[in-house]
Amino acid sequence: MALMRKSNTLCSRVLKVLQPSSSVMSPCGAGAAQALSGEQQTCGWAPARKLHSFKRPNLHAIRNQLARFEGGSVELEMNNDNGIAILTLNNPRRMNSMTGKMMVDMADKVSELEEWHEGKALIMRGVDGNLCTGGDLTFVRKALHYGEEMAAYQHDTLTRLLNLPLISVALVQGHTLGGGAELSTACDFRVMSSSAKIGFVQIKMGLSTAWGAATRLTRLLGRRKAIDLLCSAKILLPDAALREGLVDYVLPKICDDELAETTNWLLRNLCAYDTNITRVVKSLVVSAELSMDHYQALDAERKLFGQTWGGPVQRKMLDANVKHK
Ligand SMILES: CC[C@H](C(=O)O)C(=O)SCCNC(=O)CCNC(=O)[C@H](O)C(C)(C)COP(=O)(O)OP(=O)(O)OC[C@H]1O[C@@H](n2cnc3c(N)ncnc32)[C@H](O)[C@@H]1OP(=O)(O)O
Repeated sequence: MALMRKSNTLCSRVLKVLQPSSSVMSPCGAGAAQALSGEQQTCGWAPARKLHSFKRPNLHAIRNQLARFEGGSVELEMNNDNGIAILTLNNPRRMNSMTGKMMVDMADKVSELEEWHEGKALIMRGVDGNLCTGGDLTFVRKALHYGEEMAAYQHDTLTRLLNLPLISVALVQGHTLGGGAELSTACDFRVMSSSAKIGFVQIKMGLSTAWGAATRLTRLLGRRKAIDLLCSAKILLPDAALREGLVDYVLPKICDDELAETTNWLLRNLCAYDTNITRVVKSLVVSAELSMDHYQALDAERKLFGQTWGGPVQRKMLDANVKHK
């Protein structure tokens, strides 16, 4: 017990230290200025990392390593008619938890979306009415030596996802836990099924956040709520998630097709106007909000996460086969 208390203290201290300095509003990036001038009217976007000359780490070796952890897939459908893409996590036997191979799939699909100039929105969801229950624990147990590298890879993918010139929505269904809850924070909005649950349970697993949620939640909800959600491991039902501001819309209790209803919500509220202008507006917000301290905060989150990954408490909780009911 003393060991658990000591390591849980470490996790709480790690989560607290991740509060970023007040984010300095960065000047409008070159890409956004060009988009305004109309030079890029067709595309209206420059990769956000280029706006701030952020150099991507060399992820090739990590990609090859992660691809070896097989299981599941991530699929992408891009609809040029309504401009909405659907990114689907497909690992139903394991409630769409993510294997290494699925992380590589997701990175490749985000790269495809970066080159999709006809789109204006993206919905991320899981098959069989479940978004994602975090890291696939079979993968996790085999990758205990590989935490910081896996985190670096996911940080790159999810930051690129968040920065896409597409209005992004996570469809929160079923059990959305741990890394699954983190995935949802890499979208602009979260739409939640009336029967879903969402919780950042990492600290219960002896971990801090692996996929960037401490950095994103602090910006999304502020310091106090970020610490509350990350250090309590509370699992929120829809009303509480809406009240906390973690989700933006709760679907009707009677809903035959939650994906169709989410699509309609998007089209009614955020995608009612010209595609290119919608892309430019999203790019301007990315350019205004994103600054080097975002990347530095992610860097700190990855390094601190690496101190918890493979630690005694995580190993103990994996052996205990904890269920987050
Ligand atoms: C890197 C990110 C970070 C990390 O992994 O370190 C995290 O994401 S921490 C959080 C990791 N996720 C979990 O700890 C979830 C564990 N699973 C559960 O708590 C339960 O399965 C629950 C509450 C999601 C659903 O419970 P329920 O009783 O409704 O169903 P089952 O438990 O029988 O689950 C059905 C089936 O799915 C398998 N499953 C569920 N989640 C995972 C997962 N994350 N990895 C692998 N497999 C998962 C579960 O084992 C069952 O399969 P079966 O073959 O019948 O055992």
